[in-house]
Amino acid sequence: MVNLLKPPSVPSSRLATVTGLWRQHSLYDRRALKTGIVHFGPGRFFRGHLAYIIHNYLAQKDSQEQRWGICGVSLKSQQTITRLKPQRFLYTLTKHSSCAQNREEAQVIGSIREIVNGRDKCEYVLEKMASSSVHLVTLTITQGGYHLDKNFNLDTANEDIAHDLQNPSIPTTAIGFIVEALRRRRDRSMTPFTTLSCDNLPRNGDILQKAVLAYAELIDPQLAEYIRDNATFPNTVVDRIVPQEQESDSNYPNRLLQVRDRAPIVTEPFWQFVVEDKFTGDRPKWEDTGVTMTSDITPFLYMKSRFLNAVHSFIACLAVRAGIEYMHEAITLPEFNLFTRLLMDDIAAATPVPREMCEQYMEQVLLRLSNEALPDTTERISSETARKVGKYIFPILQDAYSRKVSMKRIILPVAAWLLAVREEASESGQPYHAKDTQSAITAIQEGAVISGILGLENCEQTEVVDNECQQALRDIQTHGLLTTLKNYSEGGLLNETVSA
Ligand SMILES: NC(=O)c1ccc[n+]([C@@H]2O[C@H](COP(=O)([O-])OP(=O)(O)OC[C@H]3O[C@@H](n4cnc5c(N)ncnc54)[C@H](O)[C@@H]3O)[C@@H](O)[C@H]2O)c1
Ligand SMILES: O=P(O)(O)OC[C@@H](O)[C@@H](O)[C@H](O)[C@H](O)CO
Repeated sequence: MVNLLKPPSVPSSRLATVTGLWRQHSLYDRRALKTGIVHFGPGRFFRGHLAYIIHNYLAQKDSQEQRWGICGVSLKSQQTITRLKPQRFLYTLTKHSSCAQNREEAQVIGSIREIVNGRDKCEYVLEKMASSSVHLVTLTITQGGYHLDKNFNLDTANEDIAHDLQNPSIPTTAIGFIVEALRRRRDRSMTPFTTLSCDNLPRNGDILQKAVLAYAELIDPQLAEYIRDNATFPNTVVDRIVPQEQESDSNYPNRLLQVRDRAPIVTEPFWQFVVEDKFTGDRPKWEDTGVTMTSDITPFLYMKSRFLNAVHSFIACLAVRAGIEYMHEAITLPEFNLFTRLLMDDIAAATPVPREMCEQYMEQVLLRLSNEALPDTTERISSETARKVGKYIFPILQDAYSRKVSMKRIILPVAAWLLAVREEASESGQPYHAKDTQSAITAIQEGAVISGILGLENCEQTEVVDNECQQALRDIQTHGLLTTLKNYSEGGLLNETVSA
């Protein structure tokens, strides 16, 4: 690892290649690496999280453990392959923090052996997954990649799933690949691999298992039974903020390592990986390198999905209405900061986790979100908000209702987002085009009531949620967003200094 606080600037003609730098400073012998993991969805989060964790693992372990190299599989886009292949799938990762003393630290990540296009190389991928060296199949394919309906069940009407059901031996979806590869392993009397979802879904392993079983059942009920009895899908909690690519990203490897990188990753120093310890076969000794292996992810999931993801969505909803481009800009505004702290208090009161567990976590999240060194766009966080209301916000509303916690502040950001989507603009008229499912956008623009958009029909809470939301909409329209934030913050933390 190279860590240079004030590196000399190097003329661009003298920048080295990432492969050249690796040759000089390699931490392990990549030629000796075996593929132990097949990963679907080699996007930014994967490269900033799992590939980084495995890289550090390989760097720390002896030759025995050099069997956890990764084969990435892309099903949707060729872009990552095009950019990484010329540099042999090596890339730089820069950790950047505005609060730590060592603000910038860059290293070259070597854990990815190859990334292939699963549609072009379907048979190659299936055989890789069925090979004896592979023990793990991991996923970061976004929620869309699971083809779920709003109750998190497999949407068998989805055209990609329908294609795979008709052609199970030449799949196009991750679910189709997993089932076909598990079938091959069963037919060859091999141990099934363990499948780890690393996507932000509530109990991601359970959701994946249910989808896999529903799909397998339609192809071959005996195969479904075999998978149910023999394969495992541990739940995970994953955390590290990896923003969308910024133009300035390549400056970091240029400046810190004097290399030119076509696909750099810039992220925060913090990372968390919590894994339910139920593997069918071999796995890396992850506990040696900071991964939390546990029998129950529940408390970790509560903290992460409520105090980070839901809060992220809440701030983004407010910020897009306020016309704010970056998350740190929003969270450091006094009105946003105070409101967010109070909102976190409400979430803590609604969440069945001891208060003391929440305190430190909440402070840490506020600090992470105010990291101006890591510009994370409100556009990224507010994309697919309709889905996120279902996965992050609705469970909080349900708990708030049953624990008699006021829903007022929890609903306000949703109302702000509805206004931005309905008017396709921020409060001051800047255009805002929601990146969301078209059906949700259409429903909002046609003035559907909030419970309809959130899919809360026939719930006990429907009426309360609708009334609170109507009130919040009126308040924002009458007083403007910032004044409403202040009004909704009255009576709480007023004597405290609001720190950015
Ligand atoms: N970026 C973060 O800060 C972060 C942090 C924690 C978790 N996550 C989770 O990681 C996942 C990926 O996010 P990202 O930031 O890497 O996004 P990304 O857009 O960089 O990567 C997404 C990857 O998924 C693939 N993909 C998209 N739709 C697919 C489909 N229908 N079928 C198969 N593959 C598909 C893309 O080709 C790409 O490889 C998301 O579920 C996200 O919730 C992201
Ligand atoms: O990944 P999503 O789209 O479900 O949620 C957006 C962000 O909250 C999320 O990506 C966080 O940055 C991440 O979960 C931090 O670990």
